[in-house]
Amino acid sequence: MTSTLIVGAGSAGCVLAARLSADPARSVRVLEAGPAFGTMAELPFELLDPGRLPVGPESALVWRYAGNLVRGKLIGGSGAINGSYFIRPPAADFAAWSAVAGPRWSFDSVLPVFCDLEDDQDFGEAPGHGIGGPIPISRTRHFTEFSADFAQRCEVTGFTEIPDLNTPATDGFGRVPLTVSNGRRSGPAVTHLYPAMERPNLTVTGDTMVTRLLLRGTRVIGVEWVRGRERGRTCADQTVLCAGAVESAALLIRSGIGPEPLLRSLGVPIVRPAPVGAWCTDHPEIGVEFPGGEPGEPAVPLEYVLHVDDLEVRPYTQMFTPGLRRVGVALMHPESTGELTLVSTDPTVAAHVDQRYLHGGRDRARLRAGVALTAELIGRRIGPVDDTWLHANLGTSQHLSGTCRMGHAHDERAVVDEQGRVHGIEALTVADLSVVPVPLRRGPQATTVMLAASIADHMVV
Ligand SMILES: Cc1cc2nc3c(=O)[nH]c(=O)nc-3n(C[C@H](O)[C@H](O)[C@H](O)COP(=O)(O)OP(=O)(O)OC[C@H]3O[C@@H](n4cnc5c(N)ncnc54)[C@H](O)[C@@H]3O)c2cc1C
Repeated sequence: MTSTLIVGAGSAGCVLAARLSADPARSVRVLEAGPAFGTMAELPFELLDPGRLPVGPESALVWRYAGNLVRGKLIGGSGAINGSYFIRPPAADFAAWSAVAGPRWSFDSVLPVFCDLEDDQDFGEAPGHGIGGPIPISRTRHFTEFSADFAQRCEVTGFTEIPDLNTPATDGFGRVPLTVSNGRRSGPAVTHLYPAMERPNLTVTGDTMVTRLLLRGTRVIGVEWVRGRERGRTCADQTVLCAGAVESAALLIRSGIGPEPLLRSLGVPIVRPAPVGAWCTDHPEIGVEFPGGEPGEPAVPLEYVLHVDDLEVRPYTQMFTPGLRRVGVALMHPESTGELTLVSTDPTVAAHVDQRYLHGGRDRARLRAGVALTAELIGRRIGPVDDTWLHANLGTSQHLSGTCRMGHAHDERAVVDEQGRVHGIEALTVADLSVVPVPLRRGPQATTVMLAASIADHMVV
């Protein structure tokens, strides 16, 4: 029996574990650093309520990094705590992806995978959509006053309403596609992992943090982990990292797979030089806040969005600062790239992500244009929007990706090949958002799930 060890039961890990364990000839073991809540009934209520983002300072369910970057630390990972916004990127992003990683990542190749995953309750019967898949997709019908007002202002300003934001991308505003069903957040643990949990060939263990890969030469034979005061090792024929864009990269570096100067400075023996963490990307977001009353009881944090070229304008239904409403302006195709490094080999010391959001002059100009557009939409003066103002109002969309980029062996930026296998290392795959080699023009949740499903299907063959 082939044994596969998956590190991390997040968005990608849940999908991968469910797909691989469908083959009874494969034993699948998942190690998750956060709580695994053995059954769906044990999930805390706040995790199923899509109107809440359980990521505040009091939350024990997240990894925290500098710059307010957080990731989910529980079964379902970031997909269990996120905004439920589930949208595909435009075909142009897959053209760029397939240009560096081959035709299996072209839009025509990935569209059937997206469709098979979907159960789109509004457009499922339409061409290029899916119905009957495991992931329910719907759009809000009863809006907060704030969202309705935003939509009206978009229309008055001259933008077109797009009924289905998953059709080929054009500028305009529309209702956000959501992984919400019967008022319940339906993340990847709910749609994929829990339904597979009864299988005898699948084991999911929570509260277990993998600290390092075990290698024999350049072959990965398993991992080392800590669970409370216990330490242990688990061996497997194949290991798949689904620890997310920060922790998958950190694990590789701690195991001797990373940039040579960094490994030397950390005193880590070099197994394989690789550009891990060197070219990451995110969607920088400016938060424009202004006085406003409570929006009421929102069903989800975001009901409408406006897309204009490479900008996404987000009228949040939630208050982040008491007494202030917020519209986010995110740059969805930045030219700036960031860098992830470690300052210590101690796995409890957080990795450092230098986002370098405003390094590119074009990125600064686009964000300024986005703020000017938002000012027009909300009918307020903002600024002056100089670099100091941009920095003061800048944050992350929580969409970090590309720390272990996919590409051909001769590509100086590539860490993994077109199937997620780490170049120069045997029996090791990375199958989460860290491998996406290009900035995506939309939120990454749908792409992460599609990516994990594609890689799993290839491993099964
Ligand atoms: C607050 C928030 C809101 C977001 N909202 C949206 C949205 O509305 N729409 C959208 O498209 N995207 C959204 N995103 C982004 C999206 O959720 C993530 O990009 C996506 O979930 C990434 O999936 P992943 O599998 O790569 O990583 P994750 O889902 O983060 O999974 C990684 C898993 O690995 C575990 N892990 C990490 N290290 C170890 C280790 N050493 N040992 C064992 N386990 C480990 C983690 O605990 C976690 O469970 C949001 C993200 C956040 C944080």
